[in-house]
Amino acid sequence: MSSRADVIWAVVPVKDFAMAKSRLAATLSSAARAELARAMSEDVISALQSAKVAEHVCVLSDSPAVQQLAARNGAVWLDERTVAGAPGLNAAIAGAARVAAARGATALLVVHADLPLLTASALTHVLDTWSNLSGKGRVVLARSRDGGTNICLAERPDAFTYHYGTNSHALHVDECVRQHRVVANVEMPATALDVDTVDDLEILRAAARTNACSSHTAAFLAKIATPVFGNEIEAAP
Ligand SMILES: Nc1nc2c(ncn2[C@@H]2O[C@H](COP(=O)(O)OP(=O)(O)OP(=O)(O)O)[C@@H](O)[C@H]2O)c(=O)[nH]1
Ligand SMILES: O=C(O)[C@H](O)COP(=O)(O)O
Repeated sequence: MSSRADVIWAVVPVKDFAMAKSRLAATLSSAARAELARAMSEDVISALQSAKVAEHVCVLSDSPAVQQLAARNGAVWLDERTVAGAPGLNAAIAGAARVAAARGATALLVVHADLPLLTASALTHVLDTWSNLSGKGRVVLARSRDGGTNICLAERPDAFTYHYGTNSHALHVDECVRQHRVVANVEMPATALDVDTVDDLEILRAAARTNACSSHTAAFLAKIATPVFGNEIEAAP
């Protein structure tokens, strides 16, 4: 568990559902991609709420549809257009870190919205790993299969420089070295799978067969596997 002095805010950045998961465009229709993005976002918010690791679970986006999802799921809405100083994920997260720190957060837990294997116990493990670090400016990272950063828990978040994009995990480790921060990594299937590509989707389908997939995303997978829904959520040609 984290210490009593820690005040952790969780932030889930969520791109507008209509724009999300573009790398799956050859496999899923735009309606299906939007529905997948929505289902995965809902699952991640739910895992964070069940884990009770954060003072606030925030959703960061510029999309009214995502704002509605946040409201329906009891998450705090952070309007990217207000908090971010520039376009893009890094500016949005930096803005959220500034807002959180200004309101008393000592650490920011950034969790991507496309992690359908994420569980409350995996999040607890992230927090435990972080609590067991000693030193100032602790950071815990969860690497994605393709070198991204699916989870980043950073102390003094407004002083950290975020490097989301290609190979961000390696860049975040470098940033920790540059800032003399102590860093640990967690490596678990529950934190490693973000769904970007057809290969990821296949891994997800296999996980769903063993009931390892979170509920909203599992329901989506069941739906696209059922012919009756073929006209509504069809594979892209
Ligand atoms: N708020 C916000 N979230 C973003 C932005 N870009 C990406 N994200 C979120 O960051 C996380 C990782 O994004 P990606 O893996 O690139 O997901 P994606 O953009 O839906 O996928 P692609 O379109 O295939 O690149 C997901 O939670 C996205 O919703 C952004 O500009 N603003
Ligand atoms: O750095 C990251 O984690 C990216 O924003 C997302 O990267 P990926 O979706 O390609 O893993």
